[in-house]
Amino acid sequence: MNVMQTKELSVGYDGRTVVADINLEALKGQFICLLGPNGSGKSTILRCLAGLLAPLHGSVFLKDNLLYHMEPKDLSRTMAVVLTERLSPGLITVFEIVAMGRYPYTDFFGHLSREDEEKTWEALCLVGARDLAERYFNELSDGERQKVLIARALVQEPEVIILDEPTTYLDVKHRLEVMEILRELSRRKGITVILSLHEIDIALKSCETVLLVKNGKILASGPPEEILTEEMVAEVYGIESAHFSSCLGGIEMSNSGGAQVFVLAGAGSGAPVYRLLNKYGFSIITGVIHENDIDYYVGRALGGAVVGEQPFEEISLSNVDQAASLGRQAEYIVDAGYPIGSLNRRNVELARRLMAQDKVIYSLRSRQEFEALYGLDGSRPFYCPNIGALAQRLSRREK
Ligand SMILES: Nc1ncnc2c1ncn2[C@@H]1O[C@H](COP(=O)(O)OP(=O)(O)OP(=O)(O)O)[C@@H](O)[C@H]1O
Repeated sequence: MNVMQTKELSVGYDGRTVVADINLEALKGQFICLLGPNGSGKSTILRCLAGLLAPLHGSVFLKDNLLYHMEPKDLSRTMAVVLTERLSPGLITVFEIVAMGRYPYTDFFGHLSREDEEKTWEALCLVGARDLAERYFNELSDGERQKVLIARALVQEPEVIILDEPTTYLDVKHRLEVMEILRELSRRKGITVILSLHEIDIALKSCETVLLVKNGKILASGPPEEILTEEMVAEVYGIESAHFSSCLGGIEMSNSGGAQVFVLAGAGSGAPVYRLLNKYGFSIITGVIHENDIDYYVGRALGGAVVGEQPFEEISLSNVDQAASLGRQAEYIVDAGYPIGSLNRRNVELARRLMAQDKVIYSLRSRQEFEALYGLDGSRPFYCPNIGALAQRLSRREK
C-alpha cells in the first residue's frame, strides 16, 4: 500500500529550487534513505515531506490526502518527524518529553490518560530507554537523546517516520542501535521510515531503497545493492581519492602513489597488509590473486595493480609472467604469509623470481617456514612476526 507519494515535487527556498522533479513512492513498512553530498538538498526534501516547508512545485500525498490540506491532528497521527536540530527544552524529564508526543491524542490541556502513560512507557521500552525516564533530557548524551526522540515520535503511533540524519553525533554502537530500532519498526510494526544518512555502508546494509540526491535532482533510486555501484558513489560524492566497494560495503582510501611494493598474498592475508602499506603512502602491486578472494577486492578498492586469476583455476604461467613483469618496478616485496595450495602454488615460483632481484624483502612467515618454502640463498628478508612488527619496520622506512 502506498503511504506517501510525491508527484513532480520541487523543493527549495524563496523561489530558488534546490531539488526538482522528485517522484517518490513510499510503501507501508518501507525503509527509504536519501543519500547525497553536503548541501545537495536531503534535509530540504525531508522538511517538505514533513510538511514544514511548502513545495515550490508539485504535490506531496500522505495516504492519498494532500499533505498541506490535512488537519494538524490527523497529520501528527499519521506522520512523526525527528530533525537534527538540537533541542534544549529546559528542565524536563525524558518521560515528559516522550509523553509530549501523545499530543494528537490528548485533550486541550494535554492531560495524559492511563493509556497515554502506558504508550509512553511502551515507546521508551521499545528504544531501550526505560531506565532514562526520570533523567533530565538536557543531561543525556547524544546517543541517548536520539533514542528518546525516536520514542517521542513512536508514541504518536505514526504510519510514517521522517528522520534527518538520525546517526549524526553517534558513536558506532549507538549508530547501530538506532538503525536496528528503526529497522525493527519498519519490519515488525509496518512503519514507513524515510531518513537521510551520510554513511553509505549503513545505507547499503539497512535500507530497502535509496535515493541519490545530487545537482538538484534525484540522480538514481532503487535497491542499494543495485544503485550503490563504485562508479555511482564516485560520481555522487565526487570521490577521487577513495573507492567504494559494494562487495565490501565500505570505502577504501586510494593509493597515494609512493614507492612501489609487491605484495605476495591470497586467502585474505593481503587485505591488512595493503591497508597498512596504503596508510604509509606506498603503491601496491599484488598477485596472482584469485578473483573471488577478499584480497582481490580490497587490493582493487585501494587502487592497487592487481593481477587476478579466474576463480577456482590454477594460476596460469602467463599471469605469473605478468605479475613478475609488474613486480620488476617494485622496490620492496612483502610476503604476507599466504597459504599455499594446488591452485596458487605458482605464486611460490613468482616469489622466487621477484626475490632474486635486488629488493628489500619483508616476510610475515617465520625464518624456518620462509627458508623451507623458498629455499633461497642470499636473500635476507626482514622477518616480521605479525602485522604490528611490519608496521613498525615500514614506519621507519622512506615513503
Ligand atoms: N533555510 C534556508 N534558506 C535558504 N537556503 C537554505 C536553507 N536551508 C538550506 N538551504 C540551502 O539549500 C541547499 C540544500 O541544503 P540542505 O540542508 O537541504 O542539504 P543537505 O543535503 O541536507 O546537506 P547536509 O548533508 O550538509 O545536511 C543548500 O545550498 C543550503 O545552503
